[in-house]
Amino acid sequence: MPLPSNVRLVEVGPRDGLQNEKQPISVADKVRLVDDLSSAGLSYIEVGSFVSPKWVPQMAGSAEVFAQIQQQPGITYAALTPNLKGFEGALAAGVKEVAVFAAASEAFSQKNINCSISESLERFVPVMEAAKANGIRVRGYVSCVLGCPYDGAIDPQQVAHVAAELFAMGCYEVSLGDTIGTGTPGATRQLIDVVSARIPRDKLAGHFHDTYGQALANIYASLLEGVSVFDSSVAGLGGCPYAKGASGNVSTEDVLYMLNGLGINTGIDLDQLISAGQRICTLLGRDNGSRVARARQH
Ligand SMILES: CC(C)(COP(=O)([O-])OP(=O)([O-])OC[C@H]1O[C@@H](n2cnc3c(N)ncnc32)[C@H](O)[C@@H]1OP(=O)([O-])[O-])[C@@H](O)C(=O)NCCC(=O)NCCSC(=O)C[C@@](C)(O)CC(=O)[O-]
Repeated sequence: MPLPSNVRLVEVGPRDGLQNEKQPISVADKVRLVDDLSSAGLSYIEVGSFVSPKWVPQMAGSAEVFAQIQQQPGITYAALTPNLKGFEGALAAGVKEVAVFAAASEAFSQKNINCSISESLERFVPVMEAAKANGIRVRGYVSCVLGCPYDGAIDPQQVAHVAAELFAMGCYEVSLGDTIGTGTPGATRQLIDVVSARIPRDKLAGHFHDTYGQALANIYASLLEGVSVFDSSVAGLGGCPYAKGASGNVSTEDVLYMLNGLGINTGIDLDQLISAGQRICTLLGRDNGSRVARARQH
């Protein structure tokens, strides 16, 4: 399959990136990060989540963040909503696009959202109905598509089943999450092959964590399979709080550098992106997880 000429990057740094940080991060600092990412040319930014603050304290101020960011035309600013309560919070905050999140593994589903896979899908039905009634687009996530920290190996058919359920209930796109980064390019290609028997490839996105250093290779493998939407996190921030050992998402800077080298258009300015990533890393007092950013600083 020829490589796609355009790729959409879904910037998950402000949500997936920051949700796992232990130290408090002010609303103003989160707002600055989102605004920096808007200026760098990202067309889709996941700003926060409307989840229980007892489960993920760092996302507690998401409504305030939405109220204060400078929303630019043409950019989608999205939020995660695990249930109707979360959706109503997002709606009240003026959010125009949300994401529901399920898992391909029963144990991860329980740890992450305190219910079974089928219960989670039932919970999403009223979210989808409310979203439809309010003209809100819904993206779907499936976690643990290439391995689970609790259940181990995951059958691609199980991933296809959950992804197909999300698609059938109205998610316009389903992001396949390699939550613990154990996937390899061969497993990635096989997974896309199996899932695309149920959902068109242009409705799939890839969400790779770089725990085992496979993320860029997995993205390239996905491009070869005709997938053209990828989630990534500025400076490689992140990790899921309910997946022990899950290190950062693949860094947006590194994905962009690879795509630029392949002549694939994204509309994102690499230098501005590196500045945005370095600013938040300095603020958090952490190393920059982007190899490209580190190389450019030397
Ligand atoms: C789903 C629940 C709420 C179930 O949690 P629960 O405890 O079963 O919920 P509950 O319905 O029994 O309610 C318990 C309390 O939570 C409140 N509550 C209930 N819902 C909400 C809400 N939406 N917002 C705010 N508060 C809420 C509710 O009002 C109540 O408050 P109380 O009466 O005790 O004061 C909880 O497990 C939760 O919030 N989990 C979120 C976990 C999370 O955010 N994980 C990270 C995102 S997923 C991820 O990172 C993976 C991904 C997407 O990036 C892809 C990948 O890499 O794989």
